[in-house]
Amino acid sequence: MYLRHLQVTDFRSWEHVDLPLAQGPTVLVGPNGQGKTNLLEAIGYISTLSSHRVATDAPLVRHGCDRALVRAAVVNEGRELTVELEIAPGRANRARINRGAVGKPRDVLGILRTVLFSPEDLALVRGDPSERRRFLDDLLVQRAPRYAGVRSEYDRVLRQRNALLKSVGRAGGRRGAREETDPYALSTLQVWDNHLASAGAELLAARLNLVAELGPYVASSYADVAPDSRPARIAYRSSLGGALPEGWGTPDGPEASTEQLGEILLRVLGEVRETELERGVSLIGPHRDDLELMLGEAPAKGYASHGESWSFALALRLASYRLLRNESGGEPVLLLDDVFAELDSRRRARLAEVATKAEQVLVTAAVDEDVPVEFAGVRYAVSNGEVTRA
Ligand SMILES: Nc1ncnc2c1ncn2[C@@H]1O[C@H](COP(=O)(O)OP(=O)(O)OP(=O)(O)O)[C@@H](O)[C@H]1O
Repeated sequence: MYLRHLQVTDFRSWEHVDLPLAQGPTVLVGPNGQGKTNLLEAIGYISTLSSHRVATDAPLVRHGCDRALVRAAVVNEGRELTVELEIAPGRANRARINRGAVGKPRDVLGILRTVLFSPEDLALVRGDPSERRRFLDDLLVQRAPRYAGVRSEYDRVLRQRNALLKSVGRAGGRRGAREETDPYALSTLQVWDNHLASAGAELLAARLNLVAELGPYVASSYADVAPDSRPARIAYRSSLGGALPEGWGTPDGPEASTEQLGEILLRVLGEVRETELERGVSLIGPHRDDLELMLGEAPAKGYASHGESWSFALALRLASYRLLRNESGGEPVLLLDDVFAELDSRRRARLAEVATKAEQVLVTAAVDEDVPVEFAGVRYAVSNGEVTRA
């Protein structure tokens, strides 16, 4: 798959850009702060409906404007689709496909697959578990857009259940609350337990099976970018701990079952009920889990050097790219945002080797010298609010 054309209006620093694109490498070069990343962010947004830099939409709209527009023409196996997204904070965002009827943004998920690697990805290794959960969930959505719905349903149920736990805890004076807790509130809590177990099981099964599939790709991608380092491994750390059957989430283990996970979640929710009532918060479920990144026998977080952390972050993105490329749905577009300056010459060469073989790769850099020579392709200069063919 590739992006044949990108148009953005009032997105970040850009008033308007019209950018024809082609298969193979495209390099965007320009001084700091000229809007290169903003263009990759727009592409990432139309692919995932989220930004790799901010959690809300407001910063994406150009100062002084009330909406931004991103339009992309995507070619997949000879068929072209035009995707259009209107980002209007405070109102509902809107989408159109092939200039048809206005629909929901979620309709565009799955049309453009991307894998973006950027300096922010260091947080995948060094940041909070929420960064790694998001990494897994974003990859799930790229593979199967319906997981966007599963994820938001889980978040909705979790919010409602937490609100209930908080109010029930308060009503019972929090500590040792159970006997004094209103039986009606307890039966309502049971209903939310069922919802949490059902949405949670679906998300958890998908994450476990994804980690099982992704693991070998991460190990080989890490070995590719850092051949002299200790081997890298990933493992899913569930808040359900030993309640999970042996081998789930591992490459050679059995596939995780949603049905069985629903039963396990319900059982463990029963076991932690008292503590949850005391603390007023949901203590188990996918929202408390982590993706453990191991280098040799030590966790990468807290132990890996700066270079090793970078290699691990890069390995996670390359692994995602390879996983998506090897299944149906179209090879993803690779977006490399200002990453070569951070890599030593060997890792640059390794990344260049993979990236130049991609169906389409867009690279940004502040200066030409940061871009490996292998990226001989289309070059654009980005400066003073304009993108010009270099
Ligand atoms: N909502 C917005 N409205 C107007 N300008 C914005 C908005 N958001 C960001 N900017 C501007 O965009 C510029 C940053 O653009 P971007 O991050 O794409 O730069 P870059 O070319 O990738 O730079 P670098 O090489 O430093 O990474 C900054 O000048 C910032 O002030």
